[in-house]
Amino acid sequence: MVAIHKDHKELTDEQFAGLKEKCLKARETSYSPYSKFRVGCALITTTGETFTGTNVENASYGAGICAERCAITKAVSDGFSKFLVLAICGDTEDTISPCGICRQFIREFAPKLPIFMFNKDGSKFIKVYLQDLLPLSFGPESLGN
Ligand SMILES: O=c1ccn([C@H]2C[C@H](O)[C@@H](CO)O2)c(=O)[nH]1
Ligand SMILES: [Zn+2]
Repeated sequence: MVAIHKDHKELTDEQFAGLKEKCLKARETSYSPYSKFRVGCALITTTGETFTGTNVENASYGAGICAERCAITKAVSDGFSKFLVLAICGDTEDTISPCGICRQFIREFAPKLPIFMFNKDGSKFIKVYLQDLLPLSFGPESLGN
């Protein structure tokens, strides 16, 4: 079973509250006319910057991008690729977890990242570490060069 945590020891109470607020807010600009499933993401870099993202779908369904990859791509393209924590929220009573592609995408930059998963109004959350979501993962070191 995956280890599920209920603490936010990596963050101060203030940082945690800010992360949650930004994650829920990021969901408001979701472009999801096909699934009608809005997702928000917020991440904090090791230098203290926050980036947000949301899911952006496409009439060619497979071309859509998840909220997590949206946020990470924004951060990396602005020169920030070291992450402290990442948070996601869906539009559901229960928490949601990153899809397989996003797990791999996160792994590239932060193989041990704590991931906070909020429910729709932020009243519930769990924290899971990336290495538990993606054990025996493949990463840059695996290429051996
Ligand atoms: O963790 C997740 C799971 C799903 N989605 C998006 C993809 C698609 O736009 C919609 C339904 O799967 O939600 C995310 O952004 N992140
Ligand atoms: Zn995804």
